[in-house]
This record gives sequence, structure tokens and C-alpha cells, in this order.
Amino acid sequence: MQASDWTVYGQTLSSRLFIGTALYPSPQVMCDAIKASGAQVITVSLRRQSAGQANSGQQFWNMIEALGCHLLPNTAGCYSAAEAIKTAHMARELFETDWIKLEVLGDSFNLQPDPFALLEATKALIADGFKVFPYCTDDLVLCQKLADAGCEVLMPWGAPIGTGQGLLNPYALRTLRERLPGMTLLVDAGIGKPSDAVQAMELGYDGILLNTAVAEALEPALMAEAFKQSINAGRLAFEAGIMPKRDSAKPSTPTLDQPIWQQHG
Ligand SMILES: CC(=O)[C@@H](O)[C@H](O)COP(=O)(O)O
Repeated sequence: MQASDWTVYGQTLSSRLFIGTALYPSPQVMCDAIKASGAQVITVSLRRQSAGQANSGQQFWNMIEALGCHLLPNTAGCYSAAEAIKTAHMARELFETDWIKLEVLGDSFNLQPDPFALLEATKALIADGFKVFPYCTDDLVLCQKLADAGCEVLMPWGAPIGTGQGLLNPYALRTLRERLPGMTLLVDAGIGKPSDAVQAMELGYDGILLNTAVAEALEPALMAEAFKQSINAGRLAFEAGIMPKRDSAKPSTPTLDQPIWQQHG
């Protein structure tokens, strides 16, 4: 069974997995993994993937095009609002999309987003007609300000990019979900294994963006399939309604004086 469709900036999607295109051992392995993931949105880095090797660069773009996915260009590697804004404009021209995954980093050790520059760049890009997908920390006040600025989607980190540490702060992510009920939320970065993705989906997140865990797996296509199934399972569980944790036991086998069927309220 497939979880329900969802909408991102007016685009209806069935897959809840956004996948990156970096770090794969070869373009063919990347394509096989993306196909296995079932992702309909793939992120591409203007700065990294257009640089260097002329021929393999063209081969890369041909293969990306053939996948027929929605492209989500990103501003990976930008460390100031001005640099990110310039990169976003170049990406819009090159890829003919107003979608932009906005990364403005503030620290080179953990690649942590700079919240001040991120908000500044977000406001400028929305004023310029972009549909911004900000890669942000899990800070509630920052996320509220990004929402107020006009973002329809927020992408808080699970953990620093490429660490595979999973959800470092489930409390903060749960708080975001509860305080921003109408917002489309994806966990972006730090997902290491399918159960991390399930945890986020069970919290009520709308989707997951990941790259390293698939690209660096021994068998990327197999791992992509595992993430596809786990993200769907996590979403189905959320839609089905997860039972609350209880402090005391509650018998699941009915006794003589109890009704067999119970009304859920
Ligand atoms: C592909 C991309 O945009 C990455 O910057 C993203 O943040 C994914 O992070 P992981 O590689 O940790 O999954």
C-alpha cells in the first residue's frame, strides 16, 4: 500500500523521498539508485556538478535529464547570503525552475546553516519569485521566521550533512511538527539508515531529503529501495494513528466483564 499523495509548492507527488546526486561511484550507479528510490525530486548542485570534467559533466546531465524527475537545484557550499542569492539566480536560468534548496552555511566544521544569512537570503529570493526550500537548523524561532517570510516548505536538519547520525534532537523536531502544523516539513541531512527516516516520518514529517546514506552504501540501489520502503512505512504508520505510550500495563486479551470491541476516541 502506498501512503497518500502530497503537494509541494503546488506540485503533487507520490514519493516522499528527495534524493541527492553527489558522491556516487559512477553516474550509472547514481541513476540505478535514483530509480530504485522512486524519488520524483532530485537535488543538483550547480557549483559542484558543473565544475571540472567536461565530458563526464555532460554525461551526468544527460542521465539526470533522462530520469524525468523534478530538479531541485541547491546552493551547496555558499557561505553568505549574497553568494547564495547569486547562485540561486544562476540555477534558475540554467535549470528553468524557480525551486531552490537554499543552503547558507555558517560553519565549516559541521556545515551548520547560518540562520541570519539564511533568513536574509530567503526574504530576497522570495521577493524575486523563488520557491524556497531552506536547509535550516531545528530552531523553532528561526523556522517561524522562515514561515513568516513566505516559505511553504522547511527542511530542518536531522544531523550535520554526511554524518549519518540520525535525528540528534527528536524533541526539537517534534516541537516543530507540533508548532507548525500546516507547514510542509522535510528532514534534510544526517539520515544514516532507514530507521532514522522512519522515526522522522512517524513524527509526522512530510518527507526526507538524503544523499550520503544511499550514495556511500555498498549497494546504493539496494539501500535506495530500503529507504523507499521505510519512508512509506513510516508515513503509513503516521496516517494510521500511532498508539500513545502508556506508563502502566493495559491487558490486550479481553476478560469476561470487558467488551471485545472498543470504540476509539
Ligand atoms: C544532497 C544535499 O542537498 C545534501 O546537502 C543534503 O543535505 C543531504 O545530506 P546527507 O548527505 O547527510 O543525507
